Amino acid sequence: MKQNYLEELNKSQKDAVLYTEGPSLVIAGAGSGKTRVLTYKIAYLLEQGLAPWNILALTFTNKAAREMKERIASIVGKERAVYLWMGTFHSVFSRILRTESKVLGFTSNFTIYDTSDSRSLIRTIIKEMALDDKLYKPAAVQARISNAKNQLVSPSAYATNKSFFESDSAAKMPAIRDIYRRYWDRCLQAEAMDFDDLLFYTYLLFRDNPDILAKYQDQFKFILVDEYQDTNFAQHCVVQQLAKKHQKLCVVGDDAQSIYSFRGADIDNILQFTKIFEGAKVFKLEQNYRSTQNIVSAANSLIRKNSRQIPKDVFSENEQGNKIQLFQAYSDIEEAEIVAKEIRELNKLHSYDYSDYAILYRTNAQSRVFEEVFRKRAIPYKIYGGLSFYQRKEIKDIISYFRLIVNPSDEEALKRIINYPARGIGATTLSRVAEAASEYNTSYWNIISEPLTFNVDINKGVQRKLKDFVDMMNAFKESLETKNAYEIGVHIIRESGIMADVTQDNSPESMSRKENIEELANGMSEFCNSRLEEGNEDVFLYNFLSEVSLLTDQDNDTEEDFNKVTLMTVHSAKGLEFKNVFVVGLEEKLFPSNMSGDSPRALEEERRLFYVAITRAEENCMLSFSKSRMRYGTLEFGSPSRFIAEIDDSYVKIPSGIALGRRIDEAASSFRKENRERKSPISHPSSSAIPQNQRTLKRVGALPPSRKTNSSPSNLEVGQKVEHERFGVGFVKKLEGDGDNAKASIEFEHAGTKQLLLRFARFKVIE
Ligand SMILES: Nc1ncnc2c1ncn2[C@@H]1O[C@H](COP(=O)(O)OP(=O)(O)OP(=O)(O)O)[C@@H](O)[C@H]1O
Ligand SMILES: [Mg+2]
Repeated sequence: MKQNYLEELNKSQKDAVLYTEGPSLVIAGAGSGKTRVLTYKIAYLLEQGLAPWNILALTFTNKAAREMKERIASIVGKERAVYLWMGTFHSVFSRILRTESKVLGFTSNFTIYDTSDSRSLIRTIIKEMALDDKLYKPAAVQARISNAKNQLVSPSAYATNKSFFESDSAAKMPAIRDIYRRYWDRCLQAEAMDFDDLLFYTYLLFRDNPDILAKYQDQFKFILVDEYQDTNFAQHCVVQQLAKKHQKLCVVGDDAQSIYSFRGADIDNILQFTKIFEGAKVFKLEQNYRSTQNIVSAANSLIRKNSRQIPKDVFSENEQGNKIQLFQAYSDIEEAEIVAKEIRELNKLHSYDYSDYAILYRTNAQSRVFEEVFRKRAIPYKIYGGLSFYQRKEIKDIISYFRLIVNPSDEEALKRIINYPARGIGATTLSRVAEAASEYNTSYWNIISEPLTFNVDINKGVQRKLKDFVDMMNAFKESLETKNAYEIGVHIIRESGIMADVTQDNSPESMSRKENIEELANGMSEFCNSRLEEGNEDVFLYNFLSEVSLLTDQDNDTEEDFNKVTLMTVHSAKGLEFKNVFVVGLEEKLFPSNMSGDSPRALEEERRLFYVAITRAEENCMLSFSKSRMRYGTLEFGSPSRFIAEIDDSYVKIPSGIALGRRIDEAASSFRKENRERKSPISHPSSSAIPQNQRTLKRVGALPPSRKTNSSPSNLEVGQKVEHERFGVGFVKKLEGDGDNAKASIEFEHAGTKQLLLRFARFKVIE
């Protein structure tokens, strides 16, 4: 046990740590040490003699749990930290559910359906019910079902719940009620739970089984929850069930950082905490240790614009620090170039590592341009929230073999691999299997194991193919209990024919698939070894599966990701910190998102999201926006986000020439005016040669007419300065060809040298 660790806390943090008599709420701004309080409190509880398995700590990501565990291990020693019950709601609840599954009618090997599995099932059901999938969009239906589950509304409650039902009817989707029912039953039949089920079934488990609830209430002598502002109703209810008896509960959060309402997070959970847990003690932390004074003041000045919030005074005693910098770009590419250049420059002046930088954006799609530019500029980066490793096709295929072996009822896994690699079991056969499964109310697996018993109309050839498949799976199944995950994994990869399938040719795609598969095998070997090292003998395939099915985007980190710039959405940056943070794409309709529309509530959430973004920065915070960007395949023009102007002027360095601080309506009208002016085509050497449809398609327009435009590309000369819509400012280096083939080599300040066909080029001469 490390001595004096409590001295690493300030007075209010220490008070919060030492209070263990009853429920408590730590409510405080970003960077004030909430997570640190939880971490030290756990160490303190252990020091007081509580056993690690008596402590339940719930975090927002697996990564956060891992980091917290490491920190605790450094204080109390590794052996004690290992046995803490610590993880995300989903991972802890799935562990409980696997132990108690019998009373819920599931086996302990139930599958966890990820978002794409459940969407695929919903799509199948919509088809089976012969509903119009243009009206019943699977993603929208999925969101509604998820919403119901997070509100603990079961299919039967849904059927009688007026508000759900009315809103479905209003959205012209009255059949969601029936889809939900079928979806629920099909998951049950497939022995599968989706992510929301993990919460819902845990709630039901405790509600309907007082003895089981009592067992866990007694086990968890202390419960701690991080990021409480983003818990949804279901999570809140389970926490309440567990804490009810002993009332030993400590939750920490910041109402100003509630950013997941679209997933059902309810800020009221934190606002109502002291009402639900009467006598709960409230601790406020006011000193921010993360960021410079300038960043803290800037963030405070922004969040003050929200009306719904608990007032907080956050201050920093760190250095005053640099002002927030603002960059304007002409295009998304130029924006990325500016960021790349800025990283290089900061690196020249300071001894930063690449891992000291984060680029935060509003939507995942924005990462692509940064990836391209960083690759070109040799800036190492890692990206969160792209297609995670386990979502890649070849990996999902193999995992589906694993899933089907562990749980033969898993319908989505079966559908995925029954004919992969191709073995002549076609769509017709599968639809006959589906019909029989529905008629006899049994799983696909049962049907294909005995097609004749269920009167499936298939010929001898297909019967034999089905039998071969079933035999192969059964053979794999035999080693489930004797081989560890790695051994059986490698065996399946070879014997299923997948490896042969991906190594058929030497194309780069095949090579990369092969590497991914090898990486999966490495991962499985690591999984077994690290468990064995900890003295944990649960190294079987089902142990591996239950772990990987809960991995989130934030868990993609590998050793190789060391010292790289982080690219991520603001949502996934919650709780993290970086020396230098770029918040990019600060344009109206992007951030704040156009989905927030005019709703003040949604706008406040976007503002909180911006607050989360700024408060990730320790030393430097940079903001940028672009006047144009490619979105959904078309070029769009934007104006600076209103949020930029909402930060008090004294904390931001605004370059001359950028007009912020205008009232929104004023900005909007000037935006409209600019847009009108942009529509006037620039004169062109051979514009008449361009077919009409191409002209409107390619030449969207020129830049805002703020600069001198006394010459046009038709009399372009070497050495002239031009401004391009996407690449920004550059110099003409060379001119070649004529007519339709006229080309210019232009060296752009930020985008490098480009060869542009003048016929299509979107620039104008400025000097
Ligand atoms: N008393 C302290 N002395 C020194 N450093 C501290 C102290 N308290 C917190 N810190 C440091 O300040 C940073 C922010 O702390 P922490 O992440 O716990 O804040 P938080 O309130 O959880 O932030 P967020 O709201 O972003 O989740 C961390 O690097 C932490 O180690
Ligand atoms: Mg935190």
